[in-house]
Order: sequence, then C-alpha cells, then structure tokens
Amino acid sequence: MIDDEAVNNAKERLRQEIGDLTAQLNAKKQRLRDLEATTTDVDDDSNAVSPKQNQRALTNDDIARYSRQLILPGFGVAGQLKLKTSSVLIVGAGGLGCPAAQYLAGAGCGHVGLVDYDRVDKSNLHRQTLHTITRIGMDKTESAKIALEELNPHCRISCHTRLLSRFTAMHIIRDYDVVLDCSDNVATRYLLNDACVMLRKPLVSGSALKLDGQLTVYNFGVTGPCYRCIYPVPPPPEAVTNCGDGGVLGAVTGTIGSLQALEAIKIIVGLGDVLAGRLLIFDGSTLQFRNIRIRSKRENCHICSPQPLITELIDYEQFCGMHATDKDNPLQLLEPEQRIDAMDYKALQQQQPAHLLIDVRQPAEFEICQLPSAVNVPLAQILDDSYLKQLGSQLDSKELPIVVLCRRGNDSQIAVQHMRNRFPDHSIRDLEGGLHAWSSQVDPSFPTY
Ligand SMILES: Nc1ncnc2c1ncn2[C@@H]1O[C@H](COP(=O)(O)OP(=O)(O)OP(=O)(O)O)[C@@H](O)[C@H]1O
Ligand SMILES: [Zn+2]
Repeated sequence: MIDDEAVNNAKERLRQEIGDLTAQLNAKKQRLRDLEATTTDVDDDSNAVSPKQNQRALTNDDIARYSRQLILPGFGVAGQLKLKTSSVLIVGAGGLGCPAAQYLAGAGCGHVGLVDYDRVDKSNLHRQTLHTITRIGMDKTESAKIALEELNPHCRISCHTRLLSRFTAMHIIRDYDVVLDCSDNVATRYLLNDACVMLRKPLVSGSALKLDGQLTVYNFGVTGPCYRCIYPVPPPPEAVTNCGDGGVLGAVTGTIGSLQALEAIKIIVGLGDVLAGRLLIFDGSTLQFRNIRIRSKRENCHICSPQPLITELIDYEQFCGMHATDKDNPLQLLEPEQRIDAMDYKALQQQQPAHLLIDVRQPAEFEICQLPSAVNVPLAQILDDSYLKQLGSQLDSKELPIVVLCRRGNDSQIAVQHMRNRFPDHSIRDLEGGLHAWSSQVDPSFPTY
C-alpha cells in the first residue's frame, strides 16, 4: 500500500513537472512567433506580406486551408479576414469549451483565449476532446493550447490559467470581441453575464447535462436580453445538478460546443440570424431541436437596463449560494460524533459484523462499484420516508448500528441528518468522505469515478 502511494505521488509529481515544462515551452514558442512576426516581412508560408498586411490579406496558406469555407456565399474573403482579426474568449476548457475552441481555431479565428483553473483528469477524456491521456494532470488551458496549435499554428492561443472571478473577469474579458460561456456553474454564468454587459460583449452561452443541451446568445444587439433578464434570481442550490453528479454524454457536449463556435463565427462575420432572444433546446434522446422565443430585454433588469442597480461586479458565490468550482467543497452538516472515518469503519466491519451499511447513491452508480455488504437505498427514498417505515420495524427488533455512505460524503450527511430526526436514539453515522475516502485511505484498488 505504501509502495502504491509512493508510486502515485511520483506519478503526480512527474505530471506536474511535465505540465510546468510544457507551459514554459509554449511560452517560449509564443515568444519566438511574436519575434518572427515583428522581424520579418515574409511569413512562414513564404508569402511576401508584411505583418500589418498579414492581418488584412489572405496568404496562400490561408486560401488553401480555409478554401471550403471561403467559397461559401456570404462568407468569402471578407468573412475570413474578419475572423482572422477577431478574438474570442472561451471560459471553461471542458466538455463545451474543447469542441468550441477546436472549430474556432480550425476556422481561422485570429486569437482564442482560454480560461480554466482546472487540470486534466481521466474522467474528462470521454468528452473534453482536446485533452489526451499523456496530458492528465496538466493545466487544461495548456493541454488545449498544445492541441489547438497542432491544428492551426496561425491561431494565437492565450492561456488564462485561473478562476474567473469578480477580481479577474473585467481585466481578461476586455481584450476580446466575443465571449463563450462554456462553464458549468451558476455563479460563473452571472459573473460572465454582468461583466459582458458592462463591457458590451456578446455572450454565447451553452449548457449540457445528461442527454440534453441548451444554447442562446445574450447581450446581442439593441433588444437582445441578458442572462439576468431571463433569470433575475438564481435557482435554489438544491435544484442544480452538475455533470459530475448527473452525468453527460460527450456527443451532447460536442453538439452544443460546436454550435457555440458557429454562433461566434456568425457574430464575427455577420452571417445569418444570431440566436439572440431565442433559446435552442436539444433533446439528445429523441434528437429534437426546439427553438423557443424568450423574452426581450427586461425594462427593469438590474444590470442591462438604462438605470442599472448593479454597477460593479459582486460576490457571485454568495449571491447564488453556490461555489464556482466543483472541487473540494465538502458539505459540513454533521457533528464529528455523527460521522465515522474510513479507517474506523474498516475496524467496525471487523469488530461488529452485525451493522447496516446503506449506500444512498443512484442505482446506476451502485452498479458501477459497491462495498460488499451495502444495501442500495437512493437518497430520494430516504427523504420521502418510504424506506424509513420498513427500517423502523427492522430497528424495533434489534439494535443495529447504521452507517450511511455515498460517493464523496455529501448526500450521506443529508440522509443521516434526516434519519436521525426519525430515530434520535439510534446510532446512525455517515462514512466521512464516502467511497473516495475508502479508496484513498483503505483500499486503493477500489475504483473511483
Ligand atoms: N469561474 C471559472 N473560472 C475558470 N474556469 C471555470 C470556471 N467555472 C468553470 N470553469 C471550468 O469550466 C469547465 C467546465 O467543463 P466541464 O463541466 O465539462 O468539466 P469538469 O468540471 O472537469 O467536469 P466534471 O464535473 O466531470 O469534473 C471546467 O474545466 C471548469 O474548470
Ligand atoms: Zn438584462
């Protein structure tokens, strides 16, 4: 076990070193490209144009590379040149951000900025198509930059490897023409909306969960509503599910991310009808795309009306009652004596084999992996009391200590709190940190997801 831990630590250290070295290498490559652009009149495809002209003319390489879109009516050389001098900021280099960035860089957008604080994880690879197995542990921004530069070295990629917050947002967004919301949380959606309204940037907003997706464009044109016009108040935290908890198919995030790139290209080039004041709803299970009209600007919107109440960015995590990151936000509902840690639970298994272990995850998750003696009772069945009636009669007949577990130890605390109200004299505890803690502290061969 100690050996496994040492090997895992060494692997993690190496991944971090590789990530840091790659970031340094990319910075040097960028510096070299910048120098080459200012010191030579000849670009790397031997087309004799100066850097200034370079921005305003298509090179032979451009013509060959973009030929299939150049011949599109309404796009043409003028459209390609607009793309070449445009800049797009993509917030989130995950399931939506990867395909969006891929199509924007591929289409010849001159400058793509990537914002993400996170690192590549194995569970990202099924949908975050720019990342690879060899780049696990690397900053997502750097990993995406490597893939995008291989695809199109003429697209400048800027990495903003940090959390977009009220302190960093204005400074970063200011330099870009269009912003893509490819994030996965409500706090970031309000932050991006408010910053984009203040800076007058169109915001192409996408979301995907399970087999469903949504897309719309905020702050576009004179009548185009903003996110707050549609959602003046945030949803209650318990009504929000993320991909980590609800699951998502890569082909669904791929669909919505690609459409975000399409809307950004249309905005830049001035092509077609931009999806402002309308919401696209994608149902992957029936493959239906519905396009519904949403309200236009709200006259008394707190941010985009002529007399806004909000004139500077606020604390969005507090406003939404939710974090902007899904990392390390363990719930703290229970007192220490109402919890049992993984090592103590292992000891309890040996000392007191007669106990009840309740796993409150969804059946689909229980099927992936489970502790041998666990019974599966999903959280909903605990909270609606349907299971507790049956448990009550079981508890009347004998004194059974109960341990409740889930994946990371959040839902299990909610379940324990509810059960303790029903059975206050009984020993009911939560397995602290859930199966993740079991895997890291007791049994490294136990799978994590
Ligand atoms: N405020 C923010 N600043 C920077 N990056 C953000 C912010 N909010 C969200 N993100 C990033 O947006 C991306 C959203 O993508 P996605 O939900 O596909 O990935 P994930 O968080 O890795 O998924 P999972 O929930 O499966 O762990 C993530 O990479 C996340 O780090
Ligand atoms: Zn508004």
